[in-house]
Amino acid sequence: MTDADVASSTVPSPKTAGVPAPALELHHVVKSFGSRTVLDVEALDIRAGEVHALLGQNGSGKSTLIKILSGYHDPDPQPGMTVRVSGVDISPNAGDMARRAGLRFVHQDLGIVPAMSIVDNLYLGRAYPTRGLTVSTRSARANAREALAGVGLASVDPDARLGTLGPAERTGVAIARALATDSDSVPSVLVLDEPTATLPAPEVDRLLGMLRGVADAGVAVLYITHHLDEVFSIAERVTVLRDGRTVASGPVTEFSREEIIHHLVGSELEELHRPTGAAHSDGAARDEDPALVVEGLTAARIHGVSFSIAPGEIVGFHGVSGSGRDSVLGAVFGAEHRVAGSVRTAETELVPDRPDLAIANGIGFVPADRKARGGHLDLKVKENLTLPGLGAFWRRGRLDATAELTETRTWLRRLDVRPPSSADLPLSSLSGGNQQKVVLAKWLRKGPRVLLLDEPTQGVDVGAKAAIHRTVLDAAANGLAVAIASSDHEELAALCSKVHVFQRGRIVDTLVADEITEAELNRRLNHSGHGQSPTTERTRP
Ligand SMILES: Nc1ncnc2c1ncn2[C@@H]1O[C@H](COP(=O)(O)OP(=O)(O)OP(=O)(O)O)[C@@H](O)[C@H]1O
Repeated sequence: MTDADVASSTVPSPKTAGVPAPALELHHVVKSFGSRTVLDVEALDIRAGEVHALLGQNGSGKSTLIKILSGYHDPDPQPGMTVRVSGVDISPNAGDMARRAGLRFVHQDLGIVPAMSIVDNLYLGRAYPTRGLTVSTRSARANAREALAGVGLASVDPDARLGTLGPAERTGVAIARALATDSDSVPSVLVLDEPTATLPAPEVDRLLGMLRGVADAGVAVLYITHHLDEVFSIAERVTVLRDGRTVASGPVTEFSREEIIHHLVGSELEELHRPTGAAHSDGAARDEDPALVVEGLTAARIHGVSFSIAPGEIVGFHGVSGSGRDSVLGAVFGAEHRVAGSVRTAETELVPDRPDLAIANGIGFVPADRKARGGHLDLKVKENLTLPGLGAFWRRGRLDATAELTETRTWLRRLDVRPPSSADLPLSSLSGGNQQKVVLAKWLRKGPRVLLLDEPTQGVDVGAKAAIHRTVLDAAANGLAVAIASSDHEELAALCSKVHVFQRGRIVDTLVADEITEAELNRRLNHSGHGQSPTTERTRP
């Protein structure tokens, strides 16, 4: 097939061309790592103009499928293996053929460069517009503004450094870039790998609205998510992967929520329905000196914030992206520069900007940006878990490898990390959700007195999320003071006895006990004065 064949097959007017071929068609796509087959999709088709949700537990093969489509992984050679875009067979591993055919991606790792400007990020890998022989920065900026407006970021300055944006806004930039039309191709299939992982409800609604518009214009949208409410709100069809195979596929209207959960987790359904615990009761909070006292904390996006957490208390932080909710824990820990204010544990006043001293004083921090700051991807899973407290395994000058492995396996089981025998694998070989569980286990194992969790269950599947919630509740019942910044209202409502509401870098309100409901948390965001459109109440699985 020539380049011209590919280019001519990419003009997307699938809704106007009679009965169109599926925009994306897969047959017999298989992928193994070593002797382990992690993906074996017999058939899957994504139609033009539909949003097709792809669901599956952590490690079920969703990202592997996407990585094959984008040419990152080669599929196993297989008789009958087909990847067809708009009726044209492509070799997924043949250079940029997939892109020219109209396949576009927004990966979990957004592939953006925080140190560069937003406009430069939007033009990463593409030529800048020119006027005569010179680059037209004016046109580039105008295009960037238009692209940003298309994802609801009209107020963002294209010349700002991308690193100054919060996670949600960065995702918006990645989506805007994916939707860019090139001279030789226009998007016909947009693949999104968990784009809403850290977005609060109003931003999720905005994003879903935008994706609806993209699909209505004739583009096929393949949408990976762990959030069932998003599936029912936007998708026409759904496919569920389990252990790399399709276990259910069809119109969303043919499934109830319970049926989808059953396809996802099968025999673990009972476990899921266990109540997540003692939220709102404040029962575990101890009548002791606070484990953490923060006074007048000022940092980037944080102005004069004060709060305290008692041993056994779980305190939530709520707000839109950029409100301070997503910066406060990094500033407490010392990962972000502290401009003013104090942070004290029960014993010590912490020196600003010294995460090492925060750790030495019993504070743990699970950042939202786990790839950049959470774990060591090149190290083994067991090393990630045990390195912070390796001393426990030294016996008479030698490392007791058996004890290290036994403890590692205990934690992998406790947090439902898959595969459970992954202790000696590099962290990078685990799926995104499973990496998150390892990072969390690392800190829980270390036994901190204060644990700061920024989006602790982002990218984590329904079953594992319940396991993480139970583990956090158990740790709090044993005296751990926990701070959770989360865009997931169901999570805050399930875990917290107190929730601080952030707006423009300040705590503007605090909800306690029975005031903490998903409906009330949604209501607070809608009234936070950021001009967001009203949102529907949403429940995350
Ligand atoms: N480079 C690799 N080497 C070895 N195994 C890998 C590699 N990449 C992925 N795997 C394994 O393939 C399986 C599928 O992983 P994948 O990332 O596709 O899951 P996923 O469904 O996207 O999970 P999540 O919801 O956590 O993102 C997992 O068991 C994972 O450990």
